[in-house]
Amino acid sequence: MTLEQLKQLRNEIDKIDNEILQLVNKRAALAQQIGLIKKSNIIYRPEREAQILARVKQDNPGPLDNARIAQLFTEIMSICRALEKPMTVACLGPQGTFSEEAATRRFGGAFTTLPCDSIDAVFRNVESGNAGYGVVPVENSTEGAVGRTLDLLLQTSLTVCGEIQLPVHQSLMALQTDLTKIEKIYSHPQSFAQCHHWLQTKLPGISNTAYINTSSNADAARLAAQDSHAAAIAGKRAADFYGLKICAENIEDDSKNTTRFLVLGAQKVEPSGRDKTSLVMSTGNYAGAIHKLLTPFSVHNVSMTRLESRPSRTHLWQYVFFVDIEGHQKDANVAEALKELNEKAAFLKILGSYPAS
Ligand SMILES: O=C(O)C(=O)C[C@]1(C(=O)O)C=C[C@@H](O)C=C1
Repeated sequence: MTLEQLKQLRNEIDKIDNEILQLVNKRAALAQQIGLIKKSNIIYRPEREAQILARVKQDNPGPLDNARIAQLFTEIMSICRALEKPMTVACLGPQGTFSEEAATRRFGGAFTTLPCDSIDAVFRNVESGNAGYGVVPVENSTEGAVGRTLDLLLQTSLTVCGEIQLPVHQSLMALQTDLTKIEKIYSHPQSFAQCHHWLQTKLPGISNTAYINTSSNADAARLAAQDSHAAAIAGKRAADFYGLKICAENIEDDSKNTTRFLVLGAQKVEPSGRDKTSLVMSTGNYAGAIHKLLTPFSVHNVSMTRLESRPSRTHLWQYVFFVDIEGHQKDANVAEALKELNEKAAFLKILGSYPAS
């Protein structure tokens, strides 16, 4: 390529950048007007954002792939949303947690994080209005359900307004990279469990008592940054935040390790066209009880994507069942199934309908 060609191509990019600049601002001004029309305080409309992302992915001519296009438009909507009204999202802190990464994936970069030291605190901060939304882990592909989140969902007045699936890659990080110098490892119990095999084979010399549980893996990184004989298992983001070096990456036992997060809020989300509904229910202790609860779904052709039992915490050996189904509670077949379920279940709480991720 000649210098002349390079100059010409850059001139074209400059022209396009100017057009993008005008168009992005034009879009932002329109969003600002929408913000003024919205009577309620609720600016974030998950169903509308999901529809926009689905449309741009469908119309995407390339060469940018759909994941990149979704990332770009998530960011554009994020800044437009922030112009309408700034947003605060509560999630497990300190900075650098997978929860924060999940929040960024959904909301883009234009929001303020409210870092919380527990899942309970995330719920409390959204319930009290300190944060507009919260992001909590609900299940992991290796380790299963996050029990505390399920227990709190049972009690909360909040609704589920979204789900985020985040591939979770764990790294071992420390102030230095010599594994023989490591005497203790900090991490969240779920992260230890996800890396069990790697730890047993690569660091067999570390005694059980040298595995120290922390409330989040970012907190593990923070602690490891204070001790040259300590390491942490956490996401790479945490290493950047706390100035740690990566000793080994992708140490999770399953390379497809994924955590599903829920977005909590105080609003009912309208149908997007591709939704899920989460609910929790209970039944009496008699033969065929669960079968009876599940029949309305098959009768009305509603697919169930998840069924999880959890101790009821009110009576010994009694359980509640967390169910995710395909469709929105306003969809005719889902509405019919839920109506019948309501007549059959001893207890039924709809946690929310939201766009499927
Ligand atoms: O359509 C709206 O309701 C808007 O406020 C605009 C917009 C957008 O940028 O497209 C921004 C925030 C909402 O969550 C949804 C979409």
